[in-house]
Amino acid sequence: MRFTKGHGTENDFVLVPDLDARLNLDADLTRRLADRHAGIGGDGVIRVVPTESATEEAVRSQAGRARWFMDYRNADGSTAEMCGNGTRVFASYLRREGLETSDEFEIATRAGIKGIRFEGDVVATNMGQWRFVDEAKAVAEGFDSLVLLRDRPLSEDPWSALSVDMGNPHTVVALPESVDLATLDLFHVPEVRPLPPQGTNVEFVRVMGPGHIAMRVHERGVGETQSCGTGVCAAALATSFWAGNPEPKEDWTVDVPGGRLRVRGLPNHEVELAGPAALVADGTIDLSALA
Ligand SMILES: N[C@@H](CCC[C@H](N)C(=O)O)C(=O)O
Repeated sequence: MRFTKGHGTENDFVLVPDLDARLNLDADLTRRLADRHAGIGGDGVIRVVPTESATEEAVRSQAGRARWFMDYRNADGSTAEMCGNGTRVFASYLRREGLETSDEFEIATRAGIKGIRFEGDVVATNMGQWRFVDEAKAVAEGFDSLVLLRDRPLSEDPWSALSVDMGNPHTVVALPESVDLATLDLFHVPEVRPLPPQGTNVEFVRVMGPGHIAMRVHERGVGETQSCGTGVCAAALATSFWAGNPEPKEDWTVDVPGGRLRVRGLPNHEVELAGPAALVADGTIDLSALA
C-alpha cells in the first residue's frame, strides 16, 4: 500500500490514497500505521478517497462541491470530525498528485465542506462556522467547565475553561499568570468537568500580547501534539471573546510548539486558519509486516 508522510506545524499524519475506495481503514489498521515504533508513525491517519464513495451519507452529500473527502482518524483508531492542520496537508497532497489543479477548491470532511486557498507557501482553510457550546453561559460567566491536571496538587483550584465547537470538540483553558505554559505535564489526559459525552481536545493558552497567544494542546485520541489547527482556532476565539471581542475582526497569531499559525475571523461566524504544510516522505507499506 502506498503512503505519504506529511505535517502541518509538526502535527503529523500518514496519508493513504484510496482512490478506488477499496481500503478497509479500520481502527486496528489506523493504530498500526500511526504507531511510532512498529508503524510509520503519526498523530493521525488520513485516507484520501472520492467523496462520492464515502460510507457516511452526510459526507456523500458534499460530493457536488468537493471531489475529495478527508477521512481523518486519530492515532488511537477513533474517527474525528475535523482536523485543521490535516486540511492543509490533505490539500497539498491533492495538488501535488494533480487531483486538484487550481489555487482554490473545496474538500469534504465529517464536519462539512471546507474551503482551501493557496497563498504561495501558505495554505488558508475556511474552517466554517464555530460556536460556543453553551452560548448563554459563555456570555453570562465567560466559562462553562473546569479542567484539572493530574500532576498538580489537589489543593489547587481547577482552572476555568470554555467549550468551543469547531466541528470537533474543544475546551480552552485561560492559564493563570502564575502558571508557566512550558512546565505543564500534558502526558496524562486532562480531567474536564463536566466531560462532554464525545470527549474533548483541551487547549492551554497564554496571552503574549495584543492578538498574540501561545498554546499547548492535549488532543482527544492522541495525547499532547505539537499543534492542533481546530484547537488553535478555538483558543483564538475564546481569548478574543474573553478580551471583549466575540466576533474577532483582527488576525490572531498563535504559537504552538510546532510553529506559528494565523487565525482570521470571517463574516457569518466563520473562521479561517492559515499556515504551512509539508509532504516529507513517500513509500510503500507491507501490510502483512504491520500485522
Ligand atoms: N490535529 C487536528 C485535530 C484532530 C482531531 C482531534 N484529535 C479530535 O479528536 O477532535 C487539528 O489540527 O485540528
